Amino acid sequence: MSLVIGLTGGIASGKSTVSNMFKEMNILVIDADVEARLAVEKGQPAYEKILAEFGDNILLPNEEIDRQKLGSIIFHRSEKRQLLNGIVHPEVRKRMKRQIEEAKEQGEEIVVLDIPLLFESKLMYMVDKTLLVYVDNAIQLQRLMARNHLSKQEAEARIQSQMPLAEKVGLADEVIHNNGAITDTKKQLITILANWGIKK
Ligand SMILES: CC(C)(COP(=O)(O)OP(=O)(O)OC[C@H]1O[C@@H](n2cnc3c(N)ncnc32)[C@H](O)[C@@H]1O)[C@@H](O)C(=O)NCCC(=O)NCCS
Ligand SMILES: Nc1ncnc2c1ncn2[C@@H]1O[C@H](COP(=O)(O)OP(=O)(O)OP(=O)(O)O)[C@@H](O)[C@H]1O
Repeated sequence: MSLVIGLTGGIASGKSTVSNMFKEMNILVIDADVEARLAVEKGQPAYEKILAEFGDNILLPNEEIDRQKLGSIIFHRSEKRQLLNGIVHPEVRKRMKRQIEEAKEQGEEIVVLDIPLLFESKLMYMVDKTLLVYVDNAIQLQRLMARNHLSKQEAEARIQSQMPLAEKVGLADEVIHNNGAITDTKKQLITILANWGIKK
């Protein structure tokens, strides 16, 4: 495999929007949020650990984890967040590594890892290049409130649980500014890929 791209950003900054653009170019995307969801399904080792730490009042009637309830705990309390991260993140890393291996075996030339917490979790060693999707804070807040039907307070708690996007700009190899139209975002992506020698 010639290139592993780490796609990152903040909550509701536009990672999925950019990751869909990669998919349209027939580039494989491995999504950490999807892997994190699979890792906590009933029957998985992380599921039992979460129950042991958070109690069974975080379960839905069907015994799956109530994500909204767990979110309302961990986005407001950093010690609880660290506890959950300590359970879920090692499983996510394992799953992503397995998928990268599979992609290599299948001869994929380029793989994108969509990892919201790439910099917070210091996972840069897993990728060759980092690509940040940036938005101004006011737009991020607006889009997050609209998409997840969250109050301003809830949305702000989620944004504040992550490294500020302005700080991530200094860590990324390339930055896409996603304040404007989606067509403009796509143009920036194509330019960056061309700079990396990828023509699609
Ligand atoms: C708290 C949970 C149950 C909330 O689930 P929900 O379905 O509401 O949100 P979802 O999983 O789609 O995440 C949405 C976004 O929230 C942000 N986010 C999620 N977890 C965290 C975290 N621990 N710290 C900071 N931001 C986070 C990310 O930007 C993510 O893209 C869930 O996010 C979770 O299990 N988080 C822990 C695992 C994790 O860190 N996942 C993110 C990357 S691997
Ligand atoms: N350029 C844009 N113009 C208008 N709306 C946008 C733009 N980019 C993204 N959005 C909208 O903003 C919201 C957040 O975008 P998206 O889901 O791509 O973010 P994300 O970074 O993947 O979020 P998360 O990490 O929380 O899953 C979505 O509702 C999306 O439709």
